[in-house]
Amino acid sequence: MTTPAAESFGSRLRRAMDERGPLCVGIDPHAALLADWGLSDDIAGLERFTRTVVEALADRVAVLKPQSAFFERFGSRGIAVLERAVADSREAGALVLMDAKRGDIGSTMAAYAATYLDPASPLFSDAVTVSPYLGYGSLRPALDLARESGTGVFVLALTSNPEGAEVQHAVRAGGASVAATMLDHLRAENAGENAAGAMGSYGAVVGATLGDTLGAAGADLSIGGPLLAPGIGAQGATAADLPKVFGAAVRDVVPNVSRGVLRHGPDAAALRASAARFADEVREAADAGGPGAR
Ligand SMILES: O=C(O)c1cc(=O)[nH]c(=O)n1[C@@H]1O[C@H](COP(=O)(O)O)[C@@H](O)[C@H]1O
Repeated sequence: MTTPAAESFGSRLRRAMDERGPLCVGIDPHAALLADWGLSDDIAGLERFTRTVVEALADRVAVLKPQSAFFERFGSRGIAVLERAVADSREAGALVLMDAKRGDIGSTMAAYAATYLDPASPLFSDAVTVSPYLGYGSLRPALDLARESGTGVFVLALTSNPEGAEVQHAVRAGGASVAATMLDHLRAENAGENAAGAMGSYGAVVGATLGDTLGAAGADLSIGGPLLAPGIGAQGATAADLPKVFGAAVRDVVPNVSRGVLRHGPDAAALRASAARFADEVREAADAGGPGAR
């Protein structure tokens, strides 16, 4: 990849949030959902489920987040369905955040980065989720390729599951928690784009389920980039929790709902109505966060 992108992911995301409402809907074809939709747990069921979600939502939600594992479990034919979903969603105007949660030593990370963030790849997406367990610096190839290709990277910081605290709240020599350290790295990464007046392209994943436990991690959420907030719906959080969890950063939050929307399928109108309800609730919650929060 040699041609620099015309526009950064952060500014494309901000526009999509403003125009379509700040909602990310997950494409998570759980076996149980396929069954609920009357579909078989095979490649035909996967394809029908995925096509239904993309056709119902890609022309209206800001972000679609396919969860790669649900496609990988069907092997190469599952990946082919994923490729098609990415291309069709982008074509219809949704930004695609590939939920792959990759993380490896830098030289291997470069291959993961090429898979999702190089425009020449069949899985080219607008952004990807990554895990910093091998150290933030190991993510450098993805961070650099994102800058070059106008894509984004979301780093797991404070995940929505209760087990995450064992690692993420751990305190480093010097006193900062691991999560706070990741947020500090992201703030530095976004500084250039922020100085140019744009939201940064480097996001953090911070669960909407965390209630007031964020204080325990000493987390400063003002990273100048987006905050992906999974946990609304099936994991028990609601849009009304967002101002409490995120404070002034609520305007940079992109809440994710997967099963909470998907359970309304396969009827396309019901999927759309559910996504619209969540988008309204989230917008109201963000507005309640007060002005100047950006
Ligand atoms: O990175 C993620 O998307 C993610 C991070 C996290 O901390 N918690 C979390 O639930 N997720 C993903 O967000 C989605 C949540 O799905 P629902 O619980 O069905 O809304 C799943 O695809 C998870 O893999």
